[in-house]
Amino acid sequence: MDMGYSIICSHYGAMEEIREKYKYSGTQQQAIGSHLPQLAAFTASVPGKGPTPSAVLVMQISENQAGALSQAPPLWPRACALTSRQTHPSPPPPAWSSPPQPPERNWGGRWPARLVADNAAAMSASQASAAAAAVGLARGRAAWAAVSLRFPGSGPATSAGAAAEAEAPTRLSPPLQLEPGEARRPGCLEGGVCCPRMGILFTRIWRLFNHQEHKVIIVGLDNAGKTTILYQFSMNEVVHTSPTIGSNVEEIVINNTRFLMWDIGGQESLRSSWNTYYTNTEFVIVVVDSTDRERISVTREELYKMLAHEDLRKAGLLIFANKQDVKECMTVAEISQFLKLTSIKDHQWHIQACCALTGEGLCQGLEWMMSRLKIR
Ligand SMILES: Nc1nc2c(ncn2[C@@H]2O[C@H](COP(=O)(O)OP(=O)(O)OP(=O)(O)O)[C@@H](O)[C@H]2O)c(=O)[nH]1
Ligand SMILES: [Mg+2]
Repeated sequence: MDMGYSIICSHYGAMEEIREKYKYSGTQQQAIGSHLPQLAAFTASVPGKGPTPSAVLVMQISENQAGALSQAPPLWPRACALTSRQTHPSPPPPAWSSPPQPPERNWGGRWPARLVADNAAAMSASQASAAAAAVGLARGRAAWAAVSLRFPGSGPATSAGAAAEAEAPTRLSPPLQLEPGEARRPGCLEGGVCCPRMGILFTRIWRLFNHQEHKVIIVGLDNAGKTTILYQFSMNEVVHTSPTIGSNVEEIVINNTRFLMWDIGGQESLRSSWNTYYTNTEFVIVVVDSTDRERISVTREELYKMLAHEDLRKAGLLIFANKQDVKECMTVAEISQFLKLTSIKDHQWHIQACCALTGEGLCQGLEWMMSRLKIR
């Protein structure tokens, strides 16, 4: 059984905070999203896509976001949500209209453990310690690495987790209160309204009326600029990045067209798991570091391996020749030649010069994707 775990946060900064403050260095999937739909989409996409986490710690999310995640706990039997009573401060994207929010109590019972802070600031200050304490985790790298979420009646999730707990010198005292009756197994019904199946059905019907979402994966070697591009798309900002372990996901809405973009870590050890993201992908964005002449052949190898994959048979291919701001970088023509793009006959493709730091060229790439959707 896979003993992986995930940490899900409301936004990119939160994940960074967790990494830095708590030395979280999980090797398992991570998902980050700022808006309800992508969190919901993430939960829907997890089963059968890559390693299914056995433990999930959901942190720094608002009550609304937790509501959107309400179908997750039945899929993730070991989960703790840490939420605040305030809604998430960042505004939803313009074309996004919120689905009706379920009343708070309807979903609360689904979380095996849940903490509620009075406001986002309180949640932020004490988030990790509170959530960790609620599920019996200890502070420190070892404990994070061997994360073990405990519930009444269940032992530690892993033997490694048990060892970490036994050794743990400090158990964190929860500064937030666990809501009465929160430590429950998932799937319990409250007032007959929160049947997990109903939640899933609702989500499916809601999606049906809410336009299709196009799945995009962003791949490329490490340091190519994938995460920088993702957050230029979603926040119009340059974020401070660290190498991606696992993936980041954001929803981008352009003229009512919704793209769910998965930015996947490009380090060598992670490339073999790229294929776990391929199902239902409509566009592959390959980001090339135009300054990295030495590894363009590695990119070519990875590119052709991907294109040969059955799940990407119909996917369009957008290549970003990134870092065009750097002097003496490879030109689009050079990259095109190195990658032998003209030999690709079975996929629609487009190469676009760009600079993720300024955002130049990114819109043109998106326009190409939009144009492909129109002619389908
Ligand atoms: N000069 C320049 N630097 C860039 C550009 N885009 C990204 N970078 C820098 O390149 C470095 C790597 O960027 P990331 O976005 O983290 O790279 P990544 O592809 O996500 O890397 P992995 O997560 O390891 O796969 C960062 O220091 C970025 O600031 C660009 O257009 N020009
Ligand atoms: Mg990255």
